[in-house]
Amino acid sequence: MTAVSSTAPAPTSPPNLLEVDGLVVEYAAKGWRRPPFRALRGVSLDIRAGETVGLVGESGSGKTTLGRAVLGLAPVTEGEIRYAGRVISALGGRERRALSDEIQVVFQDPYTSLNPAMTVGDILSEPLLVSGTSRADADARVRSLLDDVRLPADAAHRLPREFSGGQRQRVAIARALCRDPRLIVCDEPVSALDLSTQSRVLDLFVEIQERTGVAYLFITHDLSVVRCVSHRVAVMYRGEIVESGGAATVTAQPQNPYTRRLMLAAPVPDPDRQRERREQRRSLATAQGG
Ligand SMILES: Nc1ncnc2c1ncn2[C@@H]1O[C@H](COP(=O)(O)OP(=O)(O)OP(=O)(O)O)[C@@H](O)[C@H]1O
Repeated sequence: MTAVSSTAPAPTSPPNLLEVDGLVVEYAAKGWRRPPFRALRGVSLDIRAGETVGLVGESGSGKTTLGRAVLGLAPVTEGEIRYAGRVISALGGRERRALSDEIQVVFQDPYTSLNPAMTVGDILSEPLLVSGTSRADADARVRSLLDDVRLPADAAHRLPREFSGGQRQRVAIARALCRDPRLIVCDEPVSALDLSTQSRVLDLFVEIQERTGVAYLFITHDLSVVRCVSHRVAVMYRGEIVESGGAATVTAQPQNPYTRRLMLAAPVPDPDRQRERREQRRSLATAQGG
């Protein structure tokens, strides 16, 4: 197992915002006397303030489970999660909810993550009003959030179903930004979008980070996406991080055989190169006996 951390951070490196240390998550198995299923097997990872760590791996490798554990939504069996130096993996309901200002989430599916019965203005102002912001200040904040995600001011009066998928994801991002979080868990946030919309939404994530200094745990199965947004990348395989490092290094010179297979599995537009990669994939699988 490899921890996603540099052994000797440069003196100018910002401090770690999130530290995941030896995390084990087990899910209860269905069926009498069956042992629990271990979805995470001692995962360690850190994210600095303002940084994007991309989490890649095939379906079922444990990416979402790790994101859910950071959000306090998955059962932590062993290990620890620290946020800004404070252990958060053992926090109870109210204390944990108080952290939702600081740690937010953007899910894959903008169609189901927004309340279909509420206008975009209400979706964005609700968390502000709940925390005591005045109506006038909340309305001003909604206008500024819509501007931040490049949506027109009149979007506030419309329902989510009146928007395209990309626009809805912009609303979901604005919702996540409402209370100025320092960390956003992005779980496959562009997978449901077509390619050109994907790249515009990815640009928006980067632009927001440059402006606000928010950090992202960016979960995706798509290597081109992870390359495009991440500073560092961690590769998950069967509940463990098998490789990690700078995004350019891990994606260009993967060291772990599983990472190499994952890279070769990504389609490329050139048919000759695609054929070549298919051959490389086959010989790697034969060499690994699978
Ligand atoms: N609530 C649950 N109860 C039992 N098992 C679960 C639960 N959630 C996830 N798992 C199992 O844990 C493993 C990891 O799932 P997880 O969703 O974290 O993987 P993933 O890498 O995010 O996959 P995908 O890319 O398909 O979303 C899988 O084998 C999954 O079946």
